[in-house]
Amino acid sequence: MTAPDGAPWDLLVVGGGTAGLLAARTAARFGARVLLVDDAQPGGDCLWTGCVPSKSLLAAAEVAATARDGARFGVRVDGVAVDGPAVLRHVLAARAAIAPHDSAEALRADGVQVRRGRARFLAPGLVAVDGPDGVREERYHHAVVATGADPAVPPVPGLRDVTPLTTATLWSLTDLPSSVAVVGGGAIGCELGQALARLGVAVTLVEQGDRLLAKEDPDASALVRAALERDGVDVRVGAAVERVDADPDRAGAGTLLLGDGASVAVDRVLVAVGRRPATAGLGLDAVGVAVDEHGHVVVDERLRTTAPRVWAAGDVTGHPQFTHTAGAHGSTVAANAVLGLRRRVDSSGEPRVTFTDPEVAAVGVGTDVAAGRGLRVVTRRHDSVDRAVTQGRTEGWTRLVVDRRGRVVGAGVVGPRAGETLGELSLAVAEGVTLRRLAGVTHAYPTWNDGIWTAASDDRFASLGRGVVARVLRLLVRLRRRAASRG
Ligand SMILES: Cc1cc2nc3c(=O)[nH]c(=O)nc-3n(C[C@H](O)[C@H](O)[C@H](O)COP(=O)(O)OP(=O)(O)OC[C@H]3O[C@@H](n4cnc5c(N)ncnc54)[C@H](O)[C@@H]3O)c2cc1C
Ligand SMILES: NC(=O)c1ccc[n+]([C@@H]2O[C@H](COP(=O)([O-])OP(=O)(O)OC[C@H]3O[C@@H](n4cnc5c(N)ncnc54)[C@H](O)[C@@H]3O)[C@@H](O)[C@H]2O)c1
Repeated sequence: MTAPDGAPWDLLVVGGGTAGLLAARTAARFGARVLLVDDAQPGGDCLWTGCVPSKSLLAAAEVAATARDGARFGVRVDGVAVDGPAVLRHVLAARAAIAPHDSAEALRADGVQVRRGRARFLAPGLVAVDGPDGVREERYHHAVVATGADPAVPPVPGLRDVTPLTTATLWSLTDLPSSVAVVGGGAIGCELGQALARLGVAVTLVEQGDRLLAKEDPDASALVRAALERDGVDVRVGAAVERVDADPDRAGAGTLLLGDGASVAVDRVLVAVGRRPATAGLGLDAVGVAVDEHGHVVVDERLRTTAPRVWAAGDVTGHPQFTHTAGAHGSTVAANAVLGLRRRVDSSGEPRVTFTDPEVAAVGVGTDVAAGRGLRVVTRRHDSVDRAVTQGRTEGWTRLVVDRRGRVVGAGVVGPRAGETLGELSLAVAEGVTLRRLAGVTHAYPTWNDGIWTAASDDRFASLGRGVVARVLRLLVRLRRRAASRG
């Protein structure tokens, strides 16, 4: 396949995940001739193995947990039964409902040509695509490497003998296992560990570090750990898996031997210890695209690789592995490659949400690293946020990181719907909105976002009782009193 007049493609995109889809669609919208190559159905990790199935599973788990928790509100639900195959069908149905938007047909309607196959760079300007119809060569003016990342499997002796599940294979199960050891207490381990436990699976979560969600505020880690334990997850932090002994009679089952001498026997092992950039067999050497010591494609702030006219976007770069980051990369790369713009990406302080219950949401400067940087942290505990009280969910908090000029430069929220609350805070951080301005905006009552307003307005209120402001206010009051008493 070549561009209609036999010329090279303006943009050849390798990988049809979020980064590739956004790059291809944006470039086509600009009027470029675009070919997207993917070795599977377009949609990538987010649609097929990541966000969509995991959030669908979490939704089912939340329903089960809410039903069990009803008695606290005077609503008793007897005999909550989880139908594992039906839960997994719900997950697949959600995926199927979203898939058409990312399909080859939808892409063609948007002006993007699509080829199924594995792409390999042969020389500058030339890619081989190994697809169902054999190997075909494609020429390009600009190319984007958007091949994403794959689950890492640690080299633990015996682990491969139990054919561990990863997020690439979990969704092919037709029923829920009765017990699972989740290895890794990051975003995936915590989200899926909690979901499976709420759905009745006996979950042991093994994290080698000293806390869950190591990238988040330690106070958030503690709340998530407590929540997982309430849901029945057996959390083992500071515990490395030394060896796995496969059960000879049950495929997939085995016993994990931990560094502290403990052993855990389970039906299945789910590995969630991070994701490795997918660059094997891409032929990056042939065009001079360098990768770093972790295998990430090296990019500059404009997403240029070390090779002329080759760009990279999304999880394959060393940037945070989020769908919204991949999407932002995709549109940036399209503008830079096709239009010659000089747009930059900055992933520091990218908004992020871990969809455990409670959710953990953060943006900008970390609430745990602000101290000592001339910043201060304003905290509103949710036991004094009315919405949290009415919902019986007062364990969380809202924190705002404020610089010397009163601007909000970071924020964190832990609680139900924290991800939704983050929208306002992301805008505040991006636009340098001050605490005073936030306090001056009327927030509907009683919403979770009211936590932001009460944090900001309490802080403003406290400042009224200090220093020059306090003296001026007292003077004004005295003057008004005098004026009033004179009639
Ligand atoms: C369980 C889980 C839950 C997640 N939840 C969230 C969440 O809630 N929010 C969030 O923001 N992020 C979440 N993520 C992360 C998110 O899914 C990724 O950051 C995002 O999908 C990355 O997009 P990408 O386009 O860079 O790569 P991918 O989506 O991985 O796309 C890469 C594509 O390239 C194709 N490909 C690879 N090599 C070749 C080749 N040689 N030739 C042709 N095609 C190739 C692949 O088949 C794939 O389609 C989650 C991830 C997981 C695993
Ligand atoms: N809600 C979201 O946005 C969301 C959800 C899921 C995944 N993701 C993305 O996917 C990426 C990958 O997620 P992840 O959870 O696999 O990785 P992660 O890097 O977030 O966490 C991996 C955890 O595994 C631990 N670990 C590593 N090796 C181990 C071992 N041998 N034994 C025990 N523990 C071990 C690490 O200490 C770490 O805490 C995330 O970084 C995130 O960007 C995002």
